[in-house]
Amino acid sequence: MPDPVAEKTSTEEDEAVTPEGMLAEQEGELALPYWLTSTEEAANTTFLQMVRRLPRLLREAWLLAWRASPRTTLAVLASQVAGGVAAAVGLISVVGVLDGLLRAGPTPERVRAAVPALALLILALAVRGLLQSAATAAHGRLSPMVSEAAEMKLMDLTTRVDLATFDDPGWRDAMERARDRGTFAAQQVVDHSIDLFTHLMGLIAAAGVLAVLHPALLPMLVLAVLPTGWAAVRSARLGYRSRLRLIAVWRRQRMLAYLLAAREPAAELRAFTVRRFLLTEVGRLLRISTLEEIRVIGRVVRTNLLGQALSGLATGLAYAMLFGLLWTGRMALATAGAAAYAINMGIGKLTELAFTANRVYEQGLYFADFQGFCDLSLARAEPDGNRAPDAFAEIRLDHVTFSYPDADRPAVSDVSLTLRHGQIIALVGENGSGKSTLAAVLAGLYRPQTGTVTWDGVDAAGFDPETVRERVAVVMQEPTRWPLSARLNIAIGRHDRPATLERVRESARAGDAHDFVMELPREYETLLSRHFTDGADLSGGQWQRLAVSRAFHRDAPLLICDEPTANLDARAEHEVYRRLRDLAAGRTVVLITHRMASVREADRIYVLDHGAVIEEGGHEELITAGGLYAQLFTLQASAYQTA
Ligand SMILES: Nc1ncnc2c1ncn2[C@@H]1O[C@H](COP(=O)(O)OP(=O)(O)OP(=O)(O)O)[C@@H](O)[C@H]1O
Repeated sequence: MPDPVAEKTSTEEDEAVTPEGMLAEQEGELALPYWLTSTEEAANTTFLQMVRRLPRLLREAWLLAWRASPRTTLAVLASQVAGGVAAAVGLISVVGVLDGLLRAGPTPERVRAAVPALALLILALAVRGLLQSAATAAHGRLSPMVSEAAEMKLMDLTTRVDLATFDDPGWRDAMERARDRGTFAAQQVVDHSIDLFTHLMGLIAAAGVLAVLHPALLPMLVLAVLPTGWAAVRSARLGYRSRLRLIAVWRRQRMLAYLLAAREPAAELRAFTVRRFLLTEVGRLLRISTLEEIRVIGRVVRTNLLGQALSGLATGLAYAMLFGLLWTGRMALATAGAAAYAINMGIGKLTELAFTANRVYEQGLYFADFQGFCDLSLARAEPDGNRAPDAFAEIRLDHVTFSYPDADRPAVSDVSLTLRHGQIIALVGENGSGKSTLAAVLAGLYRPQTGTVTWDGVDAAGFDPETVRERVAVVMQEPTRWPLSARLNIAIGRHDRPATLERVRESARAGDAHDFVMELPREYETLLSRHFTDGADLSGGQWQRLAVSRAFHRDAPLLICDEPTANLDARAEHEVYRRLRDLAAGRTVVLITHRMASVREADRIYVLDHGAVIEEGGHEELITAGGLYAQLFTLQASAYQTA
């Protein structure tokens, strides 16, 4: 049977007369989507704007290097500066050698006149060679350190922002760009700015020599390099803009490629026979990015060709001027020889300088993404505050409203409720009614936009959010399957305190996980990830029991269970609820579940609808009221009766 992916590709190739033609076809995909508009601003950054921003970017990059290792940074700087000086001395001594050799007089005398400059040249070259080796060694140490510092800074800031920021597509996009090239760019900006400095020193030497020999030659030198510099800057911007255009396409392609390769969706991928469908989509996205890259390369080559042609013309003019000066007798042959050498050196240095400046500029564009993300994340970092108290008698929510970023309506709307020590509170409602969001507000994961959360009368907004969460244990709706041993999967609930195996076993028993863990090949030490040799995987219900054990192990005064028994069999569910009731005696439990039978014994039940509490009270009270709770309860009860 022919492969539809292969078929589609060949059909597309038949139609694709030129890459440009294909691109026009894909214009919808390649046009900046509305959710990438923030990057348009970056793409339109002009060269001058970038030059103005460059000093700050350079400072930030060097600060990063300094923090990574002050000693190595100093070593790099010192060896580069000294190397630059040695190169300049070398250049000046070359002029001295030429001057000696080309002056009038008998040859032995001319050679003798050139010897001191020659000795200086040899010395300068030797010193420069040594310094270059020292600089390379220091540079080689500094580069990975800067990269490591940038990576750590990125991770630190990514995890310091509040949870709501993770739901902000603008921030996620900024993160993607910072991660994509930003950390690498930090290292590159440092690397290239060192080179920039070295070339600048060489250029100053060449220009100084030329200015002394004949001032008119200096502007010619600049003219010769300007077009190359222009072409390099334009090429950098073309590349950067293209990356911006493609970032959304890449994100989608990477997401799909991950789904194709990951273990978790592997079963569903095959069961629904979606392999070809997804492959076609990935192929389409890859093609878009390939064609865009080909298009940009074409433009870059054309730009560079034009730049080089103009530079060649200007170099020719500089030499023509030199010959003119010689012809008209306004310059001696020895001076003209030295000037030709200095022009050659100068053009070399200026070209290198233009290319290095361009690399700093190009990497600066990406480093600006990194800096932009750092600034954005710092602005969103969770505030510090006082320590939350170790325990509480009462937590109150007063008219609390919370909306997700960009949401049309609040997920939790004007909710007031009270949790008392030792109580079991149940949150009930249909899908999307706001139960999980409310639980996240209680857990200190989201800060309400209006209303207050108070702990024994003290506003929790003033507490350090990290210390609030220290007092809370959560069984998430979809608990994370940590690729760690079974023991660590439980102990991670209180990773800050050393846990004996006995203590972990106790928590596992409380979460009804002990028995199946003991059946694993290496019991508590079994690695729970099929991605590694001898790793084991668990069933959905077993993972959930492990998550419940983890929450018990956390031993916090507030326990929030968001659908803790969704995947559990009837016996395990019964066990977990029995233990939850025992546990509630010493703490407060918030229970979210669609199993109405489990809710009956809660001390207080809150019924949510579209984010608002529409009913509250005990089970009997709510049944008598005959509202939504009564409807949901009777519906489930009758389903069991007829079954
Ligand atoms: N991360 C998010 N970003 C934006 N909107 C969200 C996010 N999470 C939930 N929502 C929206 O907030 C509303 C409440 O969702 P929530 O998950 O709190 O409901 P729930 O009652 O727990 O639902 P379920 O019973 O299905 O678990 C829904 O309309 C949902 O679409």
